[in-house]
Amino acid sequence: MPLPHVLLSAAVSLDGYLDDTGPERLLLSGPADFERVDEVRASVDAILVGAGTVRADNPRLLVNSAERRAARVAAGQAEYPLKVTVSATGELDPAARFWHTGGDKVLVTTEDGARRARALGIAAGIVPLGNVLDWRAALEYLHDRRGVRRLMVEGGGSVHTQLLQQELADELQLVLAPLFVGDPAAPRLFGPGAYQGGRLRLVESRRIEDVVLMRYRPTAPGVGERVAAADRHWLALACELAELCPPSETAFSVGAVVVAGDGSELARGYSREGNDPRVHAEEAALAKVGPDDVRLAGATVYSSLEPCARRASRPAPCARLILDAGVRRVVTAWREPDTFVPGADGSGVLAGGGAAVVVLDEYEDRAKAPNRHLEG
Ligand SMILES: NC(=O)C1=CN([C@@H]2O[C@H](COP(=O)(O)OP(=O)(O)OC[C@H]3O[C@@H](n4cnc5c(N)ncnc54)[C@H](OP(=O)(O)O)[C@@H]3O)[C@@H](O)[C@H]2O)C=CC1
Ligand SMILES: Nc1c(N[C@@H]2O[C@H](COP(=O)(O)O)[C@@H](O)[C@H]2O)[nH]c(=O)[nH]c1=O
Repeated sequence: MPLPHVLLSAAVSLDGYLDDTGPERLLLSGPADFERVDEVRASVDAILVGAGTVRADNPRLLVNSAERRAARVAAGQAEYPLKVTVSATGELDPAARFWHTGGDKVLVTTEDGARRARALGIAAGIVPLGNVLDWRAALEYLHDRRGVRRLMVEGGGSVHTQLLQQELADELQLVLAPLFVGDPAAPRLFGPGAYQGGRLRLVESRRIEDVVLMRYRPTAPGVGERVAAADRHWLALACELAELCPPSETAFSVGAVVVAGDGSELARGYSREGNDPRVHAEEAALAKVGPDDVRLAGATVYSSLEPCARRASRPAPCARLILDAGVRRVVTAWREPDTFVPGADGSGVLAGGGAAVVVLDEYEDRAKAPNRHLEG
């Protein structure tokens, strides 16, 4: 199921705190960084915070710049992004500024929470999603029912921790402020628990007055059938690689990436790479990894098109090459049509060899784009 692009945004002290325990919100960002935050807010469809942040900060979560709001309206968007909060208890102050400023608001909650929020007279769309709140279901609701494609999450720590640990965060925008809090009772940015293995990918670092913005992307693939946000990132890259293929009237243009379990890229390839008119994307990528590389056992192959099950041009089809390399997880965007090989079932071959196959068909159009001339 497609989910919104989830961008976690936070400012943190040098000792890892989001706030102190005083009654006022601790300003970790400086003026220029708050301006940057405003720009990010203006670029998203919705802003989400946990109920703890609504209670602690009484935030408005607006786009403050009139120019940015006007640009949103000119682009056909709502003046303000949708505001979303999550609560299990529904125990929220109906007079909080969150409900009475900006545009549409929604409270995503449990059945009990919805009863409580209604009794309190919370002025928002109240959406119960069962007896316990499942984050994936909440994100699906926002995507499917509220049209949210980009979601900015502005804390607090409990929400950031869960979204990262459940591998639902596509991006982390972290501002490091040059001060210490030093109070163990203050809220921390990330709590304990099981995070993805390996290192996140640093995509940008920028000085903004006396703070530093760091933008990270989680890169570790999901496990088995479970889809992680990073799976979408790598599959999108495979689709981009497909665009590099020399054109052909008799073969698909496909891109592939091999990624280790800790999120490091092992190799990439595309069809007909290196002037080899027959080479397939997965084959080209796997050829760049040493056959004894122990990371292959925990790796995922991302391929814009389902790996082939049969081929005339080489003895082994890509599904077999993948299994023989020891890889046991494949993520693809597009099941192979009957264009060249009727009834090809690379997924069946892979599953028969014990590999998990995940099809993210929301990327199908991107995978098909360099192959349009073959349709019909
Ligand atoms: N420096 C910064 O950038 C930021 C700082 N902050 C600070 O963070 C602090 C708040 O963080 P924190 O205390 O972690 O609170 P959160 O904002 O993360 O909210 C936690 C609350 O959200 C609800 N919630 C979270 N997960 C779920 C779930 N899975 N199901 C149902 N409800 C859920 C619960 O509400 P309920 O209890 O109602 O059931 C929970 O108590 C504040 O001090 C604030 O100032 C916040 C944002 C940014
Ligand atoms: N303190 C802090 C942040 N706090 C975030 O900003 C929210 C307040 O928004 P508003 O009421 O619209 O001004 C607050 O609830 C929390 O989500 N953000 C940052 O980028 N840097 C900071 O230092």
